[in-house]
Amino acid sequence: MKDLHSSRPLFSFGVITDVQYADVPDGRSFHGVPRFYRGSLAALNEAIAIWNDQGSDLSFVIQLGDLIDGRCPRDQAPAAAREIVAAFDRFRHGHVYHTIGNHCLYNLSRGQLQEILRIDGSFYYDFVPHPGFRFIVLDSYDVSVLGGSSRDHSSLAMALLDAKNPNVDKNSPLGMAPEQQRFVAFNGGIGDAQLQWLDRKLREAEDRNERVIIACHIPILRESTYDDTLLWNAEEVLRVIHRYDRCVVASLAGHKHDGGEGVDEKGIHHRVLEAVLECPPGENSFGRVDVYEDRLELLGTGRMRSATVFFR
Ligand SMILES: Nc1ccn([C@@H]2O[C@H](COP(=O)(O)OP(=O)(O)OC[C@H](O)CO)[C@@H](O)[C@H]2O)c(=O)n1
Repeated sequence: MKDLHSSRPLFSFGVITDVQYADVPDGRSFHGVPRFYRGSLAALNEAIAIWNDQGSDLSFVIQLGDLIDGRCPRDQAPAAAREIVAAFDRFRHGHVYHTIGNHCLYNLSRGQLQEILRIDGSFYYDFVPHPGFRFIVLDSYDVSVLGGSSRDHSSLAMALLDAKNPNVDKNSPLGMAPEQQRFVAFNGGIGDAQLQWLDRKLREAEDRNERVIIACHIPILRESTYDDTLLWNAEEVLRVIHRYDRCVVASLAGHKHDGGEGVDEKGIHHRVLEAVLECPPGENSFGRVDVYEDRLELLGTGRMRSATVFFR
């Protein structure tokens, strides 16, 4: 039995997902789950204040996507996104890393998001927060009908949805076989250039003996999520990751609001984090991850479940 309290963390970071802020009255998801569009900003502010109180050993925050909700009127979307970024800017101890989600793209273009989120270049990128640890942030709407990363990718996504989803409403997985249900308009996929980049980054990480954590809005392991909230080319992405299974330790995702988890055949832990949006007033969902030599410890607040992942 390993001693969980044997050492101090090497570094720590904050996690939060699916804030989906909009200055509109409360509503419900397609499945009838209550959503608190205004309350999510208050919840984010509370998370930032608590992270700030935890001191400078919390060195950055990563949000897993869907900063604003598609119900935010289009003409108000830039201001709503700026309000959320201003809230994140109040985090005092380091950088805030953003992951792109479907709701980010309903009323904002990629260009607007780059400007507002201060993302210089691509929505997939990597960073090294501590020697020996690398984060790889993926763009799971690279190939999507919501605003793919190029015209070709948007056309490819439309063709894919037409071929795979027989429903008139392409958001609907109704009547589709379980393994096909991921082919709905609110999901997307990773394009070839991004896959090649991922392979290069993982090879580099392996050569440097780094441990890698992957961040992606849409879950990449089927067992960690519902059939209709899975990355279109999840298996293809896993094949790349599995070539480097000695260095990849975990993936973090959002999108499936009630959270989930699973361990793949190589022992990599895939965690889906619980959404802020569906927390009623007074509740919250955010976490702090302490990274040790031998493990990650997620200390969840509110709806976010805590977990410990030992490195293999
Ligand atoms: N079965 C469904 C599910 C959703 N829709 C419509 O699709 C749009 C996006 O759905 P939404 O639930 O807002 O997307 P999230 O990213 O918040 O969550 C993803 C998963 O749904 C979580 O479980 C919206 O217009 C829905 O009405 C649909 O038509 N059919």
